[in-house]
Amino acid sequence: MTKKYAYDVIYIGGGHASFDGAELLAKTGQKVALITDDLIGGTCTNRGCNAKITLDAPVNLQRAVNRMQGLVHGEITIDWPALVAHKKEVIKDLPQGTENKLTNAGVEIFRGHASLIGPHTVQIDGQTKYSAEKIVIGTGQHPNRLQIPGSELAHDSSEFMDLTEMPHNIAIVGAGYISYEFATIANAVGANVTVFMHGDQGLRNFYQTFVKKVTADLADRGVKFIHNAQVSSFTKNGQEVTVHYGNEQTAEFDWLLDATGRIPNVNNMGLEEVGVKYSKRGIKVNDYLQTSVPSIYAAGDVLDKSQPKLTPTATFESYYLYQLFSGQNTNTIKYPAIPTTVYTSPRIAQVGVTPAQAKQGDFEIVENHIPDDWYRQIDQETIGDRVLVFDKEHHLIGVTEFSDKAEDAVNTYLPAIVSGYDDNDMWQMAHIFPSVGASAWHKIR
Ligand SMILES: Cc1cc2nc3c(=O)[nH]c(=O)nc-3n(C[C@H](O)[C@H](O)[C@H](O)COP(=O)(O)OP(=O)(O)OC[C@H]3O[C@@H](n4cnc5c(N)ncnc54)[C@H](O)[C@@H]3O)c2cc1C
Ligand SMILES: NC(=O)c1ccc[n+]([C@@H]2O[C@H](COP(=O)([O-])OP(=O)(O)OC[C@H]3O[C@@H](n4cnc5c(N)ncnc54)[C@H](O)[C@@H]3O)[C@@H](O)[C@H]2O)c1
Repeated sequence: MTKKYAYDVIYIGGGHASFDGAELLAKTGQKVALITDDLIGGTCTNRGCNAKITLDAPVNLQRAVNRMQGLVHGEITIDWPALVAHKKEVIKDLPQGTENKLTNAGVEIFRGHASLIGPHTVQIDGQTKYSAEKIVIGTGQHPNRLQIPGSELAHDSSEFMDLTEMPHNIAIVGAGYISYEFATIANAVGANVTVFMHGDQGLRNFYQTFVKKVTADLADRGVKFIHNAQVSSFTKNGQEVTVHYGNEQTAEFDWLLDATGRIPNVNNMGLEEVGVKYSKRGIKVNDYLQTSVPSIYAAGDVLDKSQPKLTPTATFESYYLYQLFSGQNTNTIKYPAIPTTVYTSPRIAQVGVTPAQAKQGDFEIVENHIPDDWYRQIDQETIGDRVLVFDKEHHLIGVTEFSDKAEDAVNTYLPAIVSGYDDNDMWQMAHIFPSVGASAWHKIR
């Protein structure tokens, strides 16, 4: 019997929201296509997570060497041009690697800007049309641009990660993930960094007790934080750029980073014409990730949902759609606790019930001071704390930590949180000893 549509599923976008599920679905024998106007891998691979963490590695090393002075001798400096070249080398083959996996699985890849011209039809660059029984929109987000005079003088996170020389004086507007992570990197490389904050809280979705400690640590290392800055314009002053803020105050910089958030990619793709509803936060979906047009689904950063806009969320949603489309799961999506880390040095990582939420309810809260842990004394960690949240039956339901190894510690707790381990289950986890994981688990059994 001939099929009504050329494809079973067409994915729009080549990031985690699309490629993780597209490969698996094609392996089940379904006819799958993926359309992207960018490198395969999207933001995370090419100008997000992978790129950023490569730039962060020597920063973390520098921090460890600084605190171990006396055991080791000599400071280390970071060669920024060499580091940027290294970052390019590390990530350059990733898009082709993912593309090979997709094509080997049978996914057909098309290049260009996709737009919807019907509930089952996609057009590429206003020309070739392809039809599918189902369409998945995984178009992600792009950087916000401040709506103030001179906003064109500011740069975005991608431009930061491609800088061939580190500027002497950098201004960062915003106090979220990108601001804190890139302030950490630029400061370690030797730049003077000033962060212009919208209000008086950084990293609003993280535990403020820990955020204040990380902010104070960055300030000790020379990063300047201007609270309630009310940035009103940027003007060019020879080679420099002037930031106008507050009550007619000004400051001069070599380079400006606009880190004021990201905006869903919903424009110029026929959403209104076809009837896909969206808000300024993104595309609206039901609990099957289905949009207001039943044949069209959406996943990842482009969604208007309360889940954090992160790679683990995009991957989980992509996997859910693979299972839904292949008939392995007919239920609504049930999100696990999504972990997240802000890669400052030390980092802040969290998963599940936060300390602030726990203090509102009837939970057991256990606090660990990281430098008290012999394992963390090995490389002389001097700051860091952890909050563990348990329910009445002593199931671990949340962890927040700031420390040099917070992302690894929080990752090691994930099975307990996601699978609802009881005390016996926890004892079944015989961790490699000594390790970050063993040291973290020792605190909960
Ligand atoms: C600097 C930075 C650092 C980050 N660090 C982390 C981190 O450490 N950990 C973490 O979990 N998350 C991190 N993130 C967030 C993470 O990158 C995103 O959550 C993730 O990439 C979302 O995947 P996605 O597939 O939804 O979107 P994307 O990866 O953005 O992919 C969408 C793709 O669709 C393409 N596209 C858009 N419109 C069209 C169209 N009409 N036709 C064809 N193609 C289209 C886009 O060009 C893009 O390639 C970071 C983000 C940034 C910016
Ligand atoms: N480690 C990670 O997982 C990681 C790292 C980087 C980015 N990301 C993802 O990328 C997204 C974008 O990062 P981001 O840091 O740009 O966004 P963000 O939402 O984390 O922070 C935006 C910041 O800009 C401020 N702001 C907003 N409007 C402003 C204005 N008009 N003037 C001054 N400040 C203003 C906000 O108060 C906030 O501090 C994140 O939300 C996250 O989803 C994740």
